[in-house]
Amino acid sequence: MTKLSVNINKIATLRNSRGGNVPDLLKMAKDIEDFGAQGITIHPRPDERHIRYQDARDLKGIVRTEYNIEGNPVEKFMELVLEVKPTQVTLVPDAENAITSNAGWDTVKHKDFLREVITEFKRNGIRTSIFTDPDTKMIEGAVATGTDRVELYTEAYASAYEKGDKSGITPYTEAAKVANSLGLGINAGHDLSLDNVRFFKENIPGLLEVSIGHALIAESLYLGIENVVNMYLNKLK
Ligand SMILES: CC(=O)[C@@H](O)[C@H](O)COP(=O)(O)O
Ligand SMILES: NCC(=O)COP(=O)(O)O
Repeated sequence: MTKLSVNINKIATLRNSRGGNVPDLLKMAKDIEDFGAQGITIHPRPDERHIRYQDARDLKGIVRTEYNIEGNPVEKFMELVLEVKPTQVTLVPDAENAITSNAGWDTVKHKDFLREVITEFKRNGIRTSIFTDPDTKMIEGAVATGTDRVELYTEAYASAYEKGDKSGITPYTEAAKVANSLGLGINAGHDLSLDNVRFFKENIPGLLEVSIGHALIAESLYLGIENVVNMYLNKLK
């Protein structure tokens, strides 16, 4: 079974657009878990345009499943994660003003830096994951950092799938085989959706977890979030 971690960034975006507390992010996180999601993901960005640092702290008392915080391990982010102590931290090499995540780590070039921060997170009992492209060299590089898992960056797969090109899955399947053989756990995310998630899951041996936000919230506008969470759970069985 692959776990579904719901990324709630977009709920915070909607809340922040009016300055009040509608929708209530904490209540929605709780409800999403009640609907069956096995995790909650947030990705606080330095400008706090959606998830605020205070949300990350408040969610600690709310999330009962797996709590995953994503971001670039700059000093402020590291301090937050070490204070909150989520289940998992996912390291993403975001530029400060990026609209969304748009690249995986070069785990070879940044090996020493990644090893240092990963050691610190693991010393504090936080599982680690590195956002990475489906490139076997990057997977091997990730092993050398001591990380528990990688998160395969799925944008390229999703965009090929949308154009009807299923061969976009091939590098992901290859990367997963290498990760499995090296004992590295596999997560995945970015632009996964109700349309493309089942084919992805079927072709990725040992897929432990997907984190999905943008499409899931958009689909919920039509179908309702309880229904959509359960539709994902069915596809991930
Ligand atoms: C790491 C990743 O893939 C991202 O998709 C991310 O967590 C989403 O961030 P935004 O909601 O800011 O686009
Ligand atoms: N790690 C990926 C994530 O949390 C959500 O990405 P997206 O579904 O918003 O593209």
